[in-house]
Amino acid sequence: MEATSIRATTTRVCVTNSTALKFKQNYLSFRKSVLSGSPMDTKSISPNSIRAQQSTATMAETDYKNELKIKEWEVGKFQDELAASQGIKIRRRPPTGPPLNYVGPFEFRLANEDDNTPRDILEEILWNKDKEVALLKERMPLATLKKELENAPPVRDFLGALRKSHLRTGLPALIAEVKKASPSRGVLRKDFDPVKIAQAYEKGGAACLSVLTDEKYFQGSLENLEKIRNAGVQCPLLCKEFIIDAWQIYYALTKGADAVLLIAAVLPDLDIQYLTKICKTLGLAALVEVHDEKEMDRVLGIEGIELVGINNRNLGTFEVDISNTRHLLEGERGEVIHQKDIIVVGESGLFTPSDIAYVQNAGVKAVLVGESIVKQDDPGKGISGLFGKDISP
Ligand SMILES: O=P(O)(O)OC[C@@H](O)[C@@H](O)c1c[nH]c2ccccc12
Repeated sequence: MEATSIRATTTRVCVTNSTALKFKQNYLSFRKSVLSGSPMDTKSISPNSIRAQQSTATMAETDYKNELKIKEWEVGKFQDELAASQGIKIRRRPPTGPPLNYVGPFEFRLANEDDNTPRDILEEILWNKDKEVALLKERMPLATLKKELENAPPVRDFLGALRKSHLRTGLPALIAEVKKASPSRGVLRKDFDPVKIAQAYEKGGAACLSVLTDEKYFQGSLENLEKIRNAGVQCPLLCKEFIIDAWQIYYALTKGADAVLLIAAVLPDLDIQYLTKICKTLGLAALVEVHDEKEMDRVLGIEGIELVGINNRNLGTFEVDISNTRHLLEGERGEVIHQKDIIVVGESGLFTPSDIAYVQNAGVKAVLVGESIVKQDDPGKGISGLFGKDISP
């Protein structure tokens, strides 16, 4: 509440600042005259007054740019507030503090040094991702990317593959993860050959595959996903990425993804809504990941969600607890999920047949497993070990 009223004051200060307005008007008429090619009445003006007008115009332009900076900062602040109101602790980018010439309330003018350190690993990953995506977008704007879509391989039915496998085996369908390393576990497999691992998973009975594509923290890549797709692996592929921008979805599609991950701890409701809509129009499945009750309730309140992942690992602290899956499916939440016919995926920390039985009893129809199978000499045999029996087709 307090933050909102502070904002209201802030906006008022900016809007009623008459000097800024005057400069803006000056700037606009300056720009208009330049654009129309007939700058002011130059015949009757002495060189001195032309110089004076030019310097006023330059000042106006600078001031207008500053004003835009302030607005940009305000929008960022507002986005963080909106996310926080939905319980999202993650800030999308490091707080820059207001521009130097900001005239708003005192408390906003104090830049806090500590604020520029990420609060946990998830926040660090996101700040990094923000820069990474900005660079990629510069190199390949959306318009160019959309042209590339014409050559993208056809999207395959991720949800259908999960349903079919569950029907076939009577066990949760397996989304097997091609994962080289993670910030919590370090390198899981030194002799990492993504295509070989993917083929072994497929042979071992996986319904779908998840390919980690983050480079910096998971040593993955979209090229791995592309290679797996081009090698003729039939299992639909989930692009396991920290998605913060629609651009990444289009990009994943050009590389052969059939599904993408959307993390509720990172994305406000409107973003989830918007990004799932984009997925639908492109024919991609969206796996929306939650970790706690609040995130689950938010996601259940959004129309059109078909696939929800419950992560047993807290991405900020790395703590793993598989009873989280049971906990989030108890009572009313479980009923809503059933009514909406949502497929739930139990994610992370699953190692044994009894772990699989535990999450199946809790109500999941699919599981997402990385470490326990990727570490085995033969990851395909790792699948039989995980389920306690051979589930190959
Ligand atoms: O290796 P595990 O414990 O079996 O976990 C796999 C998968 O659930 C995990 O990699 C994961 C779940 N959600 C994520 C989000 C980003 C990166 C990784 C993940």
